[in-house]
Amino acid sequence: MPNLLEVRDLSKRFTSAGSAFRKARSMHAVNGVSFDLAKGRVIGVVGESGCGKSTLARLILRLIEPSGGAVHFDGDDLLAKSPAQMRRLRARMQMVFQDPYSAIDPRYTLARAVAEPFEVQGVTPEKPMTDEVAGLLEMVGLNPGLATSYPHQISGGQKQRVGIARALALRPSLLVLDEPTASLDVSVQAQIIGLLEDLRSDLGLTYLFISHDLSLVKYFCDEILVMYLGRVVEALPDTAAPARHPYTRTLMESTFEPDPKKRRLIAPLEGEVPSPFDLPPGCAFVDRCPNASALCRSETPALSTETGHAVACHHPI
Ligand SMILES: Nc1ncnc2c1ncn2[C@@H]1O[C@H](COP(=O)(O)OP(=O)(O)OP(=O)(O)O)[C@@H](O)[C@H]1O
Repeated sequence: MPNLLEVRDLSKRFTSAGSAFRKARSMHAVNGVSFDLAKGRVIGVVGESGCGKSTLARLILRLIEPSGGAVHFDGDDLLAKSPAQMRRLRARMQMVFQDPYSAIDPRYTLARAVAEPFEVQGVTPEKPMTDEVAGLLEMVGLNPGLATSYPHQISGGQKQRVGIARALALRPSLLVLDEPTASLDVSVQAQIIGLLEDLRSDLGLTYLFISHDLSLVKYFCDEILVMYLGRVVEALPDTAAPARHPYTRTLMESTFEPDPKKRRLIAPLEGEVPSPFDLPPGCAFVDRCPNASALCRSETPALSTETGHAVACHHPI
């Protein structure tokens, strides 16, 4: 399959304002990230809180401007597009957020919430709007009779279904799913994951799936990118591939507990995560790594891609 998305050396630097007592500081939230996503595939991005997953998602949709790098979507160089061209392209690349409460205006009926993308983009749907809305609600497993309800009248899981219906309204080919089930109860999570699986096969969608839950990513995705402090430290070409980076291995070992309520989400790792404003030279994982050597403290390991299974480690497993 051809690539729908090609991301090259994508970076984002944030600078905190200085004060009389502290100098301005800057950090790389995303640092030199590259990957391809083929049409119809699902790539998972996993890592601890603050590793740059959401920033990566926002950069890809150009909701924020990168400090460097390139993003090609279906052959289009996104960074060369004007704001108007970008707005039109965004109809084909939509995002589903973790918090369905903030994604829907509480004053809107569900019909209006689902119809809003057509208004924003100035697109006239093929069918009359009420039929279009009913079709979208049905597509996400909701009774079209709910169209006149308000968000406070439905459950969290139903709200996330509405969020997905909105994202699908303009028939996108790429969905960026940013922790779409993290705020839901476990049983509802499973239903939403099932819905996303059905939609993927029915509509031929391509997903970028962001999560801190490696066992969920292993279940749902075809390939996995593991991020640590802004960088991809391992790119697993399939979910059965054994971890080669010590960080990925620890994540895998820490998520074997089948009951997600008992599962510690990520990593009983020893050692401190270094401040992203003050990264040590060499590998950022060095102080938490059982395999660290002097080389790891002096040279940042590059992401080697010799085998198609890329790992950024001087001493991979
Ligand atoms: N607008 C911003 N200004 C300054 N720093 C930011 C901004 N957005 C994110 N950051 C910083 O960038 C880093 C990466 O944040 P990001 O939200 O992308 O991580 P994440 O992996 O998605 O975390 P989480 O799972 O908690 O959402 C963090 O250190 C965060 O504090």
